[in-house]
Amino acid sequence: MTNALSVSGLSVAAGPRIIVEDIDLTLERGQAVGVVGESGSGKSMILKAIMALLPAGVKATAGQITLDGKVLPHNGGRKERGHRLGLVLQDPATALDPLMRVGDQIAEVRRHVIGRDRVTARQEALDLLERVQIQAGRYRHHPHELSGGQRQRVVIARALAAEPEFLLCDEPTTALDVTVQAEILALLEDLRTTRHVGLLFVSHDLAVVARVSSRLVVMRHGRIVERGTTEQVLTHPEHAYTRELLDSVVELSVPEARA
Ligand SMILES: Nc1ncnc2c1ncn2[C@@H]1O[C@H](COP(=O)(O)OP(=O)(O)OP(=O)(O)O)[C@@H](O)[C@H]1O
Repeated sequence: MTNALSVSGLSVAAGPRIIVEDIDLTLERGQAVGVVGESGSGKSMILKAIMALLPAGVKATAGQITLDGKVLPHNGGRKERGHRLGLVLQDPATALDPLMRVGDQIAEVRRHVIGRDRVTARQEALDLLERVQIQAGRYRHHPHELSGGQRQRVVIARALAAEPEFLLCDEPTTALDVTVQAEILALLEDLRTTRHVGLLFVSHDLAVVARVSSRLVVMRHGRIVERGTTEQVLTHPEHAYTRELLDSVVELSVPEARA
């Protein structure tokens, strides 16, 4: 069977209000799928539903989430999700424990999730820091001593410490400046190609999503309005909303082109 994370017919609601409706998505290992759409279109809720991390009062009301064909329960389900799914969020400052050394935050995952002893976990945390291009000397630093880009690298290293097969990224570069953004995208791309990690990449920024994804899903008001290969969607958008998104990217690049 294909190693895949699938969402079918997923709907999410807050009381009577439907937030996300009838979502179908499949992500295979080594593949990157981008989910794009304006703020409030329901992108984050899909990731939260997959991770069983929906906020209080918000529930999955229909549909299934499966991993290699096995249904994951909408609530709880830590065991079934295991450490196969990792999550990287927009703000690395809040994702990390401010009081703990960054290296220890990674080592802790190696110990508790993978079951390594203290010494091995520490060494492997150093290896993971190196993998995301953070110097070993930073192991003992606290999050506030690092730049935003370095913190996001630490967040990614910590997610990788659990050896996930699929990494769900919610606006992972939005809080970063453009150069650092490019570095983080390159790192994610490297994980996909060398480690075969499947990436579900959510952003309101079509240009960013298109850079890392081979397939795109466009969302509006909680529904998927368009999907296809990145090339298809960029060159032959079918939905008026997708064309609007594309126009805004083109408009942004016009001053540069004229300069
Ligand atoms: N805790 C909550 N309770 C009820 N509704 C919520 C809650 N959190 C978010 N929503 C609503 O769910 C909808 C989808 O939000 P979601 O965060 O998934 O959008 P998004 O596309 O990820 O946007 P953004 O890019 O701003 O994060 C929004 O209309 C939002 O108001």
